[in-house]
Amino acid sequence: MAHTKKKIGLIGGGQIGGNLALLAVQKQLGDVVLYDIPVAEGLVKGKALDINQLSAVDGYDCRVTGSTDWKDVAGSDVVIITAGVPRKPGMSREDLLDVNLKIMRDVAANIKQHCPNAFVINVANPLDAMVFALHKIAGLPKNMVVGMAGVLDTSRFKCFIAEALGCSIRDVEALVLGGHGDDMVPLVRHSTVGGVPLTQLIPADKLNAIIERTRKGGAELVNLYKTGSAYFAPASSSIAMAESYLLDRKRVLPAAALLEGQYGMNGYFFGVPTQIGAGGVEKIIEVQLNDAEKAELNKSFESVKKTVGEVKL
Ligand SMILES: NC(=O)C1=CN([C@@H]2O[C@H](COP(=O)(O)OP(=O)(O)OC[C@H]3O[C@@H](n4cnc5c(N)ncnc54)[C@H](O)[C@@H]3O)[C@@H](O)[C@H]2O)C=CC1
Ligand SMILES: O=C([O-])CC(=O)C(=O)O
Repeated sequence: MAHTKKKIGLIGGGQIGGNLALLAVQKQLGDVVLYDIPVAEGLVKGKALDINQLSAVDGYDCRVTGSTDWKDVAGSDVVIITAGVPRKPGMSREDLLDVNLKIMRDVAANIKQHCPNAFVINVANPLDAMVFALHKIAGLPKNMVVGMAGVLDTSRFKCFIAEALGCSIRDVEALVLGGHGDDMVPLVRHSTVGGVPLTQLIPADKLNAIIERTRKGGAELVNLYKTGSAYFAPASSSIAMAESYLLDRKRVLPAAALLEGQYGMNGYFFGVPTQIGAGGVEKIIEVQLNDAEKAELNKSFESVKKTVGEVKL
């Protein structure tokens, strides 16, 4: 019988990679190949076996294969890259550039060779620069390469809003634009709770504290964990993007997409609202911004440009 299940290649079998494999199976998105370098063979084979045994308990028919051979990843419909070092307390994401770029060169070249038709989601940091490098090296069409950050940053923003109001998170609608750094732009004016403008519900000083906490959301986790960074919420956020592609949901999700004139920006991957469906990034949506919001977004863009300027391919 023909193999009709989707195939999901997870590059990096660490903290996020393992959680991605679990979520992909639990959501029955397809069969998973959890790939890592040879020193981590036991890790990916172990995680695969462990998750497959959980599948038996819960009756999931998707399978995980742990592998150190790119041939097993070949032909994946979706590839999610978490291959890369996480930061430790006191480090910025940009401090990871050199070490993670070295890893990305290897990963992107293998994607070019083995998965030229995949929808590829990069998670490794520094996010916006790494997805830029991925696109350049792998030579994939622009609609098939994207970076995950906006879903996570927006999810943090929503979480803090719901906590402040003591309301259901289901009714919080919010958006964070820009690069995945401390000057990302949580858009207060565009956020609502049950249709009510956020600015009407939370006083300005409290809102500013929420914005600040959102911007430093990654570092807050790094300081708690001490040996690495967040992994549960980043895994869920990446799976939301993969699912929208695989099931052609056409969800509107913020993601680092290649800008070609939108927001007056050109040639860089940057966090904006995208529509993700069977065509990959099918649309980039331009939010109407006032002068202050534009200035904040430009500041974030300058930071991304600076880091990308240090990318030597
Ligand atoms: N975009 C975002 O919002 C977020 C990004 N991150 C980033 O994601 C990355 C991964 O984080 P974790 O999973 O916590 O790290 P981790 O250290 O637990 O896992 C990384 C894995 O990558 C593997 N790896 C190294 N070189 C490789 C190669 N050439 N090919 C395949 N695999 C390779 C390592 O062996 C390791 O198992 C980090 O760079 C981190 O900064 C983390 C959280 C959120
Ligand atoms: O902060 C980090 O290093 C990991 C990350 O990108 C996040 O959790 O947002």
